[in-house]
Amino acid sequence: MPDMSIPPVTPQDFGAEILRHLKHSLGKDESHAALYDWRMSLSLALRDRVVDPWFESTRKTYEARGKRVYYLSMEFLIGRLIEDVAINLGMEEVAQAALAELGQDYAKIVADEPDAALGNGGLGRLAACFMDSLSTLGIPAYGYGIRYEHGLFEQHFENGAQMETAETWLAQRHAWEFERPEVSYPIHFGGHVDEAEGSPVWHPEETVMASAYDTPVIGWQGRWANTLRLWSAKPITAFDLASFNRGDYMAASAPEALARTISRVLYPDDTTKTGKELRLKQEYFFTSASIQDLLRRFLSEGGDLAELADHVAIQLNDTHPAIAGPELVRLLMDEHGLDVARAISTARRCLAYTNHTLLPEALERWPEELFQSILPRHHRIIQLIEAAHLADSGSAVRIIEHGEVKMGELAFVMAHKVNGVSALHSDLVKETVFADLNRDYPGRIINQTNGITPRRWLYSCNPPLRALINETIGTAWPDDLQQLEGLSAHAGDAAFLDRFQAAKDANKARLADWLKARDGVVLDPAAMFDVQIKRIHEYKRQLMNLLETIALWNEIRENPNGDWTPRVKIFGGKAAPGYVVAKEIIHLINDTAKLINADPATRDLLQIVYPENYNVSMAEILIPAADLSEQISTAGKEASGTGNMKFALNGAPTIGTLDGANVEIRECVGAENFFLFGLTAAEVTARRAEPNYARRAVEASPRLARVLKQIESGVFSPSDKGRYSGLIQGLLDHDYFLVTCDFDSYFEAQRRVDTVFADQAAWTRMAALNTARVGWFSSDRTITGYARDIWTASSLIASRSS
Ligand SMILES: CCc1ccc([C@H](C)CC(=O)N[C@@H]2O[C@H](CO)[C@@H](O)[C@H](O)[C@H]2O)cc1
Repeated sequence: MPDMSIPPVTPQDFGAEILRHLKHSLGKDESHAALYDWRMSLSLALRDRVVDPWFESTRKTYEARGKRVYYLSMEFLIGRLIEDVAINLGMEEVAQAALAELGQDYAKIVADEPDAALGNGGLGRLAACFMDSLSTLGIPAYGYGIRYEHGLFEQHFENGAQMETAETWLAQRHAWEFERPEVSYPIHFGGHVDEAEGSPVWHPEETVMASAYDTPVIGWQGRWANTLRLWSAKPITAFDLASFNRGDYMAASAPEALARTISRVLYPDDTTKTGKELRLKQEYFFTSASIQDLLRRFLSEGGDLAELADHVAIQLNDTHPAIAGPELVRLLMDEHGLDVARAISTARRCLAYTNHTLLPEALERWPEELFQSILPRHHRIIQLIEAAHLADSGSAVRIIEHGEVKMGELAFVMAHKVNGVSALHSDLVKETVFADLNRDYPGRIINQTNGITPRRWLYSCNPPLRALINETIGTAWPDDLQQLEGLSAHAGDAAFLDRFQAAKDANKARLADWLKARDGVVLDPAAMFDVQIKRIHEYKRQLMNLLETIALWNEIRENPNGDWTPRVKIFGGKAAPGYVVAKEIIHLINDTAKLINADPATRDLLQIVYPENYNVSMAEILIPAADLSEQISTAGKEASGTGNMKFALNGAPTIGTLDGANVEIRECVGAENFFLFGLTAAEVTARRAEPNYARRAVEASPRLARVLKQIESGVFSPSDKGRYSGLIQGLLDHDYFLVTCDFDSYFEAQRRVDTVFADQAAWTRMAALNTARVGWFSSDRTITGYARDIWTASSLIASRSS
């Protein structure tokens, strides 16, 4: 085991610490303790062991007077924390043993923790993985975000249709945070700007307080801990006593209710800008609090604003915090007296922006009127920024245009570096959304291919594979993931492959038990677990996966004695509540599952499973159990993907297109260990230009035509025959994501999968080579890239030669 800066503790001693919290923090004795009490006591006992390295890291950072990284994100999709903290402290076994001695089941307690679901999908989870890597690498950093009272909605199905209910992670105490009432800042909205006396004065109409809650983020081996600071909205005046005394109770609590609205709930859209005023207020709320906080810290350490960029690196996680540019310029000008040019250049040297999507509907553009009414001073400052940009660069690209404030252009102009999240995506960013700005600011756009933390996404979620890897190549791989390459040498060794397959089978059995217990669903662990888990979106093409499934069903029924590979199609994912087509796709998957799973002729060969409420914790059970990873987006649409990395790391080969990071995964694992299909991004553009490409594709594929007919005619919705006619017509009229054009290629690729899967040794070898060759996709490598190419920040963990 690695050398721990954390003093080792015996299970007995740690058990005593848990009991101390049960008694003194929960006020319970063992005989009356509920699962919640044990979970709280365990969490607090683990948290106690994070505080010293946390203080130590803060002290070292202060003394080093070096650079801090500030990661601004509207989303942090954290999931559960007990396992994560126990593993990073090297205390998983100790905790398990301590609880066992107290007659408690560690796994049961871990499963009782609600997910911190403060994010929608890829962008939010990436932020959480990055926080783990920043701490593991010992890079001084703060994550800044919003402490939503309600995270991403709970999904449940009623007759196969998605229903949403409010998520309630804070219904119980959140053990990992420290409230910081003393750290709070006024956040202003609306009103007007008085330009009379030379320097403009903003007279806001509304003000709320942003109050901090800190969660320590401990890294691998407990060597370093950074802070995740989440802001909660509080009223200036909590309670309007006068209204209360007048008996107007609503008015009395209005200030509280109004203020809290700002941090009340996460917007559940992950690709479509809402344009809602509250969303803009949320974005400004947390960004302003964060900028005020980092400036106060810098100045309190005696910093000179001229050197701000030598001590502060601010990373914008997409355009959601893009107001950070104008806000920093506002404070540097209006509160610290810098002239506009120096304020802009100082700010730009601090700021960098990551783009996570090319989808036009996801690029934030605020109606200028709305923007000006909420942020009148910032509107003025953006005009100044635009003027300087046009003058200095000779560019013709406007930030404010056609009555809209374009947040992508604003973030680009105010950043010294802009990056995409995979090699293909970064090229497409240069060639499409920012082609003009790329010409005007050559070299500003770079690539930083995404990554995932191997602590959560292998070490923690896959104990059987972890054990095999430890025995095969030693235990240093969790923070040096490219050591996994050492496994390749064993990929021809039958004994190793048997153990590798045994690990996979153990995870498949665990999933089968979990699904049986939770949903009463019985899985055949010998079947291929074919998994597509991600947000529901047309570009991710869950529909194409389902069409292939129905085509397979048809083929099996026509040839029941064929040597079919038994398959379980597992879907997981939420649709944004307002995304009608995505919700129709969910309904169709569930309707199809109902019919096919009940078909006596095929049910031993084909099953469709769609567990409700996919989230981070469910991914940690599904991914280790997967045989096949579905990464089938229309080429050019998935900026990177990160699920693709998690599956490959856990020994699940990919069936996929040349899209996002699939391209780099295929390069790493070898084309022979990847099931490629479909049009390339360039071919997609070309095909889209052809007339009736969808109808012609269907005419050319009787297999597809039949499936579409079945759906359209109500085979899967006998009680509502026309339920999907609109969906199918839409596909024939404007199949924007080329489901029809890639269908045959996808179907053939799936048959290639069948063939290889039937040869167990060949399949397991392919699976093992995937695990061995994706070490590069560690978020430690990604963060090292950001630190080298964007932040020029360095680790403060002396021993590490990062
Ligand atoms: C304004 C509404 C909104 C909210 C979130 C977003 C995100 C950018 C969507 C997102 O999560 N993008 C995903 O980011 C991942 C991390 O980089 C990538 O791996 C995924 O490919 C990308 O879809 C766009 C628009």
